[in-house]
Amino acid sequence: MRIAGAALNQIPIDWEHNLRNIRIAIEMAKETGVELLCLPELCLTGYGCEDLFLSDWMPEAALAHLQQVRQWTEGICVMVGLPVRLHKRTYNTAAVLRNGEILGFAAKQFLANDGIHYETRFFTPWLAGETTTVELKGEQWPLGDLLFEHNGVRFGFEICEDAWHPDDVRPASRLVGKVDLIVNPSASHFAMSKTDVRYQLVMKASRTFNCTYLYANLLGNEAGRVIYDGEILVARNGHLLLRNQLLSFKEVDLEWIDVNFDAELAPAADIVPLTEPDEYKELNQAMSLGLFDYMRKSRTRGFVLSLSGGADSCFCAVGVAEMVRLGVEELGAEEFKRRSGCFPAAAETVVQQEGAGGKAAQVVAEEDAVAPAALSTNQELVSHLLTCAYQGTVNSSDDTFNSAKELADSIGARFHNWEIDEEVAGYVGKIQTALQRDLTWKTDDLALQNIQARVRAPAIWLLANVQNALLITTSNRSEASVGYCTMDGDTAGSISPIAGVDKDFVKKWLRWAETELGYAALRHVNALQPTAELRPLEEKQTDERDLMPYTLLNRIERLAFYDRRSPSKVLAALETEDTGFDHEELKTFVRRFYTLWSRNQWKRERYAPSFHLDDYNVDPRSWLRFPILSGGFAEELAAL
Ligand SMILES: Nc1ncnc2c1ncn2[C@@H]1O[C@H](COP(=O)(O)OP(=O)(O)OC[C@H]2O[C@@H]([n+]3cccc(C(=O)O)c3)[C@H](O)[C@@H]2O)[C@@H](O)[C@H]1O
Ligand SMILES: Nc1ncnc2c1ncn2[C@@H]1O[C@H](COP(=O)(O)OP(=O)(O)OP(=O)(O)O)[C@@H](O)[C@H]1O
Ligand SMILES: NC(=O)CC[C@H](N)C(=O)O
Repeated sequence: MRIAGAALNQIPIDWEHNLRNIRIAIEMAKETGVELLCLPELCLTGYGCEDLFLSDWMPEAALAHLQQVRQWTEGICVMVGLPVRLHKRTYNTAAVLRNGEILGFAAKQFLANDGIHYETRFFTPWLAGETTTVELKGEQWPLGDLLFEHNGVRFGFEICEDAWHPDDVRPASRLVGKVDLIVNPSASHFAMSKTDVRYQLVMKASRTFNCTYLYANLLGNEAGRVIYDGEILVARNGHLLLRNQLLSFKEVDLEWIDVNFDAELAPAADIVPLTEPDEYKELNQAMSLGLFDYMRKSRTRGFVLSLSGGADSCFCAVGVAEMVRLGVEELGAEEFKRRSGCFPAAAETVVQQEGAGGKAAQVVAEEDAVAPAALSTNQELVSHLLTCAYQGTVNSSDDTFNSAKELADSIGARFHNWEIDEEVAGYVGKIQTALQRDLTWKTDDLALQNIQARVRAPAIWLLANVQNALLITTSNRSEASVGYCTMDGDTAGSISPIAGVDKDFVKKWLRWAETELGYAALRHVNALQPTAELRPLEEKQTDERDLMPYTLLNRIERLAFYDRRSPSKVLAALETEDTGFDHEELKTFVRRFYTLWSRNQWKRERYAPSFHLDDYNVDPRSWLRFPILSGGFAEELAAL
């Protein structure tokens, strides 16, 4: 039997878009002779519909829209994920459709409730062995723990998290011997190195439960923060039959394989491991797709970035350039432009060719329209999609200016340079007059730093507004942990692409991007020490002098909030490690970390939406919740 999985790039409650992708996948499958097709978890509504799952109307609308899918299923068996609401409870289900009929709804038994997942808020888990009935307009269908059969192949379900539970309790343990095939529609978020975990799950399940295992994940940045890699896996008795290219820019990625269910296949003695994932490359692909989807789904026209020439903003600039490079590489320039929605129709633009001795004249109907024909290279596309500005002060150095300018030029970004000292002096002067005293570095250090960061915000926002672009804010996870940023200053922005990764990783990634991706202009930033450049230059401010070494900060953060240890346990763990610091120094750093962490929860609550990229993040809207007001670990830190 030819079986297939299709990864779909969906949008919450965008019925037209989601149904179009579902239809395309089914038509592609039919054209290819596929008999059974698995689509991802909740692909009809989108996985990230949040509290809409708790309404009556949304699941009802999903069931109504499912009726449209029926007509496309002549001659094929298709699984479509959707919520079903019964007696004020919502179930996460996969409908099985064939020849215009709905055969039933398999319901998820184990809900994902860790890390970024909060499914128990929205859904009720289904009980093993139970079934009920769904009704609509006089028709009835079974829902629950169901078995199906198609052309002689018996199959059952695990829906995403169902597969992440121990072998003796997961649904597969009850399907073994009763089915030939287990189908797993998933919405499994991207995190660096996670693909190996998923691969092992699927391979081992197919061997342990003596079956063929078909797995299909969602694709792309569906709803803003979470990115799906569109993984499709088929394994049989521990042998890999199919694994696709991850993080595609396509809307629909259909992958199929022929399985001879009649032939015996001896279980694999060993599960062949995947080659170790390259996290720098993985992050690059995930961020590129994340940015592309965010841009087009928010219907904005590119990005604006305050480019300091430092590590964080350079990372973001390269991120946009890589979005273009990878997108064009996969889709081609024309399709990339069309899908981005950022390139006005050619008809709007009139380009007059250079006359004899005259200058080229451009008559452009829309202010930022660029003749599509001229935009053939990646640099030209970047020039359309990314505008950068260096906003210097007396505390800025030539090093950072050169770094910013050279990088922007090399990737083709539009680059502006202006100074903000006048505005800073204006605000400082007003407050000095109001208070009738001078503000000095001795008495008002933080305030004088923050006003510079804040004064950069209005102009760069104005530029973003004028261009209907997303303003990128550049915070990383390490800064977010300790609030090393000025609220409404350098945190101002609409999207925060790297807030999920730590500063040490940012620095290493930039060195990789210089050598492996060939961004030679990064040699400047790769030679610089991270600095806010907010104090007078002679003070030689660096982040690590203000805070602590980033590697240590990251380690404390991980021990405290990934491993969830107490301050004393964090300190004890550090003392067993080769940190290069003695007991008293470590105590100072641990105290500083927890104090800054607690004081700055309100900042983390106010960050622009950020992507989940690492195995954890500190965003209260996704991975890590913490009170805004708290005792700040006072007793625990005093006891150290
Ligand atoms: N619980 C709470 N809920 C709500 N608001 C709270 C609050 N606690 C304090 N606040 C408010 O927080 C304000 C202070 O916060 P904020 O104004 O952001 O500033 P603040 O956190 O005091 O200082 C910013 C820090 O970030 C560093 N920085 C800034 C900019 C860029 C960079 C860089 O690396 O490039 C580094 C800078 O060196 C400094 O150490 C207070 O005036 C108060 O209004
Ligand atoms: N001179 C500047 N021109 C434009 N933007 C700036 C300037 N200085 C700071 N910014 C903005 O403030 C952000 C925060 O500064 P921060 O120092 O944390 O990051 P960075 O300069 O990119 O990296 P690093 O910390 O490694 O120097 C910058 O990423 C940038 O967006
Ligand atoms: N949608 C889900 O059930 C996802 C949960 C699963 N543990 C994962 O991370 O892939």
